[in-house]
Amino acid sequence: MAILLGSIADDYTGASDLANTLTKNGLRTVQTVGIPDPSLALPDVDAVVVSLKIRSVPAPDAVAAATSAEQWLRQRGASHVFYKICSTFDSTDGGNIGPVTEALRDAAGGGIVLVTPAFPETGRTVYLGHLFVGGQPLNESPLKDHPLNPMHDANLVRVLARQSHGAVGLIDLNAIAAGPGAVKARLEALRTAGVTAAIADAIFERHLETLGEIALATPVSTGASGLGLGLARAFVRSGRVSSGGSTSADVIRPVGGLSAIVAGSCSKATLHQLDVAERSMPVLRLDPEKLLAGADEIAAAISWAGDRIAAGPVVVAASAAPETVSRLQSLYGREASGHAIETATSIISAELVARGVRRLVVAGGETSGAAVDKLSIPAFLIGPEIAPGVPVLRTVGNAQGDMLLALKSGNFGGEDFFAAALAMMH
Ligand SMILES: Nc1ncnc2c1ncn2[C@@H]1O[C@H](COP(=O)(O)OP(=O)(O)O)[C@@H](O)[C@H]1O
Ligand SMILES: O=C(O)[C@@H](O)C(=O)COP(=O)(O)O
Repeated sequence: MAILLGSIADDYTGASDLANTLTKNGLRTVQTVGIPDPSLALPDVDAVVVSLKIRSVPAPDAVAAATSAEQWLRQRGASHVFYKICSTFDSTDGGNIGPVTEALRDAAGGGIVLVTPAFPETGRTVYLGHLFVGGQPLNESPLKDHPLNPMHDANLVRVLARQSHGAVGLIDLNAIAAGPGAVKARLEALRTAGVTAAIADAIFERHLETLGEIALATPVSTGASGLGLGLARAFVRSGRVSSGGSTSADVIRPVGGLSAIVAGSCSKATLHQLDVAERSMPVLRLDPEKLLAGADEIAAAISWAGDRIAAGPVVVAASAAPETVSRLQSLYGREASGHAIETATSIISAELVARGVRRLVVAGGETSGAAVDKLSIPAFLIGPEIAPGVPVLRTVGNAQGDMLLALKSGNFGGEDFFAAALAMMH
């Protein structure tokens, strides 16, 4: 299997978001969970998205995992390696976007890396290096309250510089609107001045097409699904992409079994989606304090679900509003609370699968990573889109048999996302 585009995603929902974008824009794509075991039979594809859970781990660990994935992708023919980060630039000042981008750059022999989290389809735009989420600057958006990486600065040149050794520059909208020649010239001028990463403005998809074309002529780029769209379209225009492969209909062939939803995202969007789901299905709100105090909250949740699940889908949620999250974190610490709750939701997911769930929706990036790891799912094929950034996934090589999953980024999906997802999974 020789691939064209190699991608490394810093979390699993982000990986499925990118895989969805690449598929929609003409690349046959598979999403692997980590570097796949050599014995795993993967389909013939143009792009592989390696899902890693490295958004919130120490930088040296993130760099080690990403560089191993890069080597694996290059050995399989990838001429460009794309580091998929969150469209809201989720990271801390000690975080990993800078270190991983620099490590991938070094592995590719230096140069300058184009970076943009713009994803206009979901309202993420970048202007003069400032990230907007819908109509709000990043630091005024709900991301200011993220449980693991609250975002307090919308100026991405500054944010990335704080995480980087090298200098960070800006390719502004004037250059991008002037077309590929102007972007190339600006990138070259920054490179000559010693800049090693450049945040690129982008508001409309046509800007990402321009950026994709320029990025493709370099070995590495960093961004969200918007730049993925640009890269995919540039590959298709280059005439190097084959056609055919599995169709959406193949991917969502019915798997039967029971269905469930597990949520650990505390985003405003997920909290509202849970309120809406409560009108049509049983929802169990876990008590995170009991979970952390080591009480039998997990066993109680499994028993609650076991009593109801034969009659229809159930929802188990740890998700809570920012005030409740802050209170828990002040008692147990930010990382310890997040990790303990991820462990709990992953155990609950696995127990539900052991009881016959074959259609599973997980809300939250870290939450999804923990659940998919616990289930030991090796890879996914990409099915139709439920909402922008969230496709139906079909497992590949799964020990429990074929399952359909949806891994929802906390911020994505309309208010009826959960019912809409289950309606596409049979
Ligand atoms: N009630 C809660 N209090 C504190 N942290 C929580 C609570 N519920 C979930 N979490 C943690 O918050 C984090 C949410 O991150 P994630 O799953 O990536 O969601 P998102 O996609 O919204 O970023 C996870 O680490 C999860 O375990
Ligand atoms: O780019 C995005 O916004 C998503 O693909 C993504 O990475 C979301 O992360 P989570 O909100 O942590 O799921």
